[in-house]
Amino acid sequence: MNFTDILQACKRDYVPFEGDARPGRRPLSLADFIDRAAKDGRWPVIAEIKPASPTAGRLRRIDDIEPLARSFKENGACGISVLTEPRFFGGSVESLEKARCGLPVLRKDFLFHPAQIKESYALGADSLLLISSFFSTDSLAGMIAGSRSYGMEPLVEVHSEGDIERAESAGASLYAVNNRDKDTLEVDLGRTARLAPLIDGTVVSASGIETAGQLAEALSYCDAALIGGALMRAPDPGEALRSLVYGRP
Ligand SMILES: O=P(O)(O)OC[C@@H](O)[C@@H](O)c1c[nH]c2ccccc12
Repeated sequence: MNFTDILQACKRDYVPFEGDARPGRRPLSLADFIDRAAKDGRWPVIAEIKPASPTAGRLRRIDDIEPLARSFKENGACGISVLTEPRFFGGSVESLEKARCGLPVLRKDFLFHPAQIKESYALGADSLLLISSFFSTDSLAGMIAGSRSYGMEPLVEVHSEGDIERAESAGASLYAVNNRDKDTLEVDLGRTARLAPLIDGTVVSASGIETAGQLAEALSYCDAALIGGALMRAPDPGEALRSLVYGRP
């Protein structure tokens, strides 16, 4: 099981969205909330709601998204990432709306189709993940422009120097360096140290960050960190977030 397998499964299961985009909502800017956190002395952390993952299996039984999102807000998160992929991550698209609590909500999924941009907006997302290696430069540029036409700045995920080049040519401005290898699913936090300095834009380090020390290390190269598993496994996710956001190792 790797990113290619998951993408294939998502393509197989894809059902075109037929709902209404309900224009009028102005998405919140993740980059602005990252800046704001840094300015008032919080470590900028995007807290992720992820019931399961292919590597960990079931992480947490989440009966109610709303109080979890609220506790992430109260405990200093600068954004909420919500897994919407159902089969491998136990997510649901309905979770996006439930996670809205005044922080930008990022749709985390294996998106590939231009129609999924309007769908993400309609479902309440403020931003959406685009995995650079899934696209050609032209199709990525189209996905980025499409997202911006709804006021959403996409988070473009990179795993390699080639991904960075493609993302830059496509006009990305908000990046995630994923520390998890998309073929082996193994985590290497050294990837952030290698790739983040090559990127011109706002950079988020994603995956495998568990401790205050690892967070501080990631933030010495990046503007923000995205943390899922460590929060989902904690007895009290809000408390675990708080000690990362306000703790200084
Ligand atoms: O749970 P972790 O190791 O803190 O990782 C969070 C996040 O980086 C991870 O969920 C993720 C990063 N990129 C993705 C793409 C699709 C699904 C999930 C992801």
